[in-house]
Amino acid sequence: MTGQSDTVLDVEALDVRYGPVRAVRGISFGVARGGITALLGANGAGKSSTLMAIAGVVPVASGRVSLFGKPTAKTTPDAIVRSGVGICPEGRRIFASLSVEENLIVAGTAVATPQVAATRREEMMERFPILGERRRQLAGLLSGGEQQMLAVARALMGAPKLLLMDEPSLGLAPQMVDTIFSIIEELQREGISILLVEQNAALALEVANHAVVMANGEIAGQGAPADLAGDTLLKSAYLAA
Ligand SMILES: Nc1ncnc2c1ncn2[C@@H]1O[C@H](COP(=O)(O)OP(=O)(O)OP(=O)(O)O)[C@@H](O)[C@H]1O
Repeated sequence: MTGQSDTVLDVEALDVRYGPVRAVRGISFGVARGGITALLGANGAGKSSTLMAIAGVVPVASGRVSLFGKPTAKTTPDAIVRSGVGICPEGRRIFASLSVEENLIVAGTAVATPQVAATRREEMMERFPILGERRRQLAGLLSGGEQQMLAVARALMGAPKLLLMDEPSLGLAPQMVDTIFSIIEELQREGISILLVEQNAALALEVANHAVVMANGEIAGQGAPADLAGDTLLKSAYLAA
């Protein structure tokens, strides 16, 4: 496969284990170039483990992950980020005791020259004006939604081609959830491919062009969002929203 392939991410027969726990069991799916794949399922289904294995943070026990047509075996998490992957982890994981700007400075050091990083920081302040207004405020004082924007801005500092987002709407007020989903759609329009782990299945199915439903570490179903949304059995069993 080459960089011209139709998919930016291919997961094949992936297994993730924590000691004796087989958290992910032989799952296969992909993210199309320029597409949004939604990864859905109940708590504990294995979504975060899948995302973290793709990011190189937890080991792949068996199977294969390929990014931009290349297998990632033995690739370190920072090399995966530098290859064009942005990560918005569950719980945002921003540095609460640093300012908004300092969070972006830290994020930029690993992925860009100082000059490019400074330009991108200013782009982020323009894209998310609230971050511009609060650039010198401690990130820990931002609202949940603003912290999520900062987490997205941080992930964008490396100008990623693929964004891995883990539950970006978790714990946010409804209006802020809409804002975050608008941002997701905007990023896709700009050509960024997205793997979106979400507990808000209804919203995720609206923005995705492919959806994967996980249950007990396996894939319970995958396909076009409209087909999954219409699958009452799958919906009632695995998608609470
Ligand atoms: N570090 C760990 N050590 C042992 N078991 C783990 C670890 N992390 C996750 N697990 C287990 O692996 C399984 C899958 O968890 P995972 O967090 O991937 O699911 P999830 O679908 O993302 O759920 P959530 O929405 O709650 O994050 C669960 O049974 C969980 O208890």
